Amino acid sequence: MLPELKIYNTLTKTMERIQPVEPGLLKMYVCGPTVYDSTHVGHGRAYVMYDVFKRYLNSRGYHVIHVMNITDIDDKIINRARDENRDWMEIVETYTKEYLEALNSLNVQVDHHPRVTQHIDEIIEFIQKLIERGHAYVTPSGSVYFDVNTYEDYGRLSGRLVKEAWSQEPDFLSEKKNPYDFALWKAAKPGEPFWESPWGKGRPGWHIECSVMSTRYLGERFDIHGGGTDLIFPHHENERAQSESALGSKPWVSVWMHVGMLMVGADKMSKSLKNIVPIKEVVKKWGGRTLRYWYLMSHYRKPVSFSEESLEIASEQLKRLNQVSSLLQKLGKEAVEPHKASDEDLKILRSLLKTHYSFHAALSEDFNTPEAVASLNEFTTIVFRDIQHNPKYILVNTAFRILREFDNVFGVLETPPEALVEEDVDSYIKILVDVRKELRNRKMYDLADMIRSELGRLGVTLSDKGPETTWIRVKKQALNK
Ligand SMILES: Nc1ncnc2c1ncn2[C@@H]1O[C@H](COP(=O)(O)OP(=O)(O)OP(=O)(O)O)[C@@H](O)[C@H]1O
Ligand SMILES: [Zn+2]
Repeated sequence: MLPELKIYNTLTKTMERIQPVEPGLLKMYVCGPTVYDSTHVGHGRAYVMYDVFKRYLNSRGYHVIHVMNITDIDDKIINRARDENRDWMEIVETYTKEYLEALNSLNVQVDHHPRVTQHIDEIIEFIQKLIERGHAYVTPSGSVYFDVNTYEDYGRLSGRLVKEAWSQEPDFLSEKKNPYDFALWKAAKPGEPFWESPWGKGRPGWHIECSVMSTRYLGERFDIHGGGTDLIFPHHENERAQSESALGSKPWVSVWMHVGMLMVGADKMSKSLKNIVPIKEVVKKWGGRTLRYWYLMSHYRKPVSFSEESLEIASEQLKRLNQVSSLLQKLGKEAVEPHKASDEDLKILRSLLKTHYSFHAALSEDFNTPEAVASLNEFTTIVFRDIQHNPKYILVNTAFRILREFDNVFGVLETPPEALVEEDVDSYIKILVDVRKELRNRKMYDLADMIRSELGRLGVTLSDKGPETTWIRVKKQALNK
């Protein structure tokens, strides 16, 4: 049996079991980029972490819908356009393209990328609902603000429980009821891009877009909301206040999951601080898969610093992993089918299965990728040290299957191992069943149980009657998950 899946929830500050709102389906929304400058390795950390987390959820049998927004209208974009004397749409186009290329080079796949400018009508509707429910007010200039005093749980997500800690954008203080109220709709100043609204010409504030687009694509309650820790306050605090107030769904989100910052000295890497390393530069030198692997070497919640030395280590480890993959492909063609597994074979089999289990144990407990990477390194050592010179069918095939499962989650190999063909699967199952029988005869029950779990993952159900075992395979599609 695989360990129970748990993840740290920023809201409750505890580890929580994943319990989807709709059984079997997990809905995840992650805050994406404001596209006014190059995508940097700090952003990449957040993108890769959620991608790998999604793949892990997939490997545990969940379907996942992964939505990440693109902020294509914002003060930062307007200011950049003004500074460079360019059209704001051109800025958006340039950096959206770069962002999508960065995702591609990092092997990150997102199901849907909604853009703010394509959801203005829904945003206006959402704001209207907030006004009707008494949570927002319109000012004479034509802006709309959220009235923070109307949401009693404000501050709990970020742990900022006193009003003095609720600083928002400093602009337009004079027209707000309270300094901590935040803009839902901003009246356009001369020369700024605008959309028509019931309150006059203007554009959405930053926070409202995520409430609207996540709800539109994932429903009024969903499972995971992510982004970097830099977004906990005010962005996520505000999103939560708006959504729970407008929708009345409490909790709006089950788990708030945040990725720690990639730092440069004491500062976060950030476009605004101008200390960025663009992903495209790192990819050019090291390759996207190496950068992806590098991210996985640190725990997603901890801050991390970027260094060429640590990339060198990532590159070396990944090289070995790619070598293991090619070696197993080659050994798969030559592996010898034993009539009986020797004690030595069983020892190797046990250590292989242990790496498989520890990989899952690590990822199940708050998505601990560095420990999972350690299991992967142990796996690599076993293949080179023990299987390379003893390519027994059961060992090669078990290793092959495990590596395939590892990479379905990590997505780092240049050439992922191919699936086993059906005839191979059947003979592999027969051998596992025979070996398990032999182990039970010898009263080696723990290894026999490990094999039972492996067989379970292949869709095989065993039934032991005395010394005899019969089996049926029920779910062929589970094979290479
Ligand atoms: N240094 C970083 N480390 C980890 N994640 C980050 C970092 N900077 C931003 N992110 C995350 O990347 C995603 C996109 O960030 P976004 O484009 O909003 O950053 P920004 O605040 O506009 O720009 P910047 O912070 O670079 O000035 C968000 O989920 C954000 O939390
Ligand atoms: Zn957001």
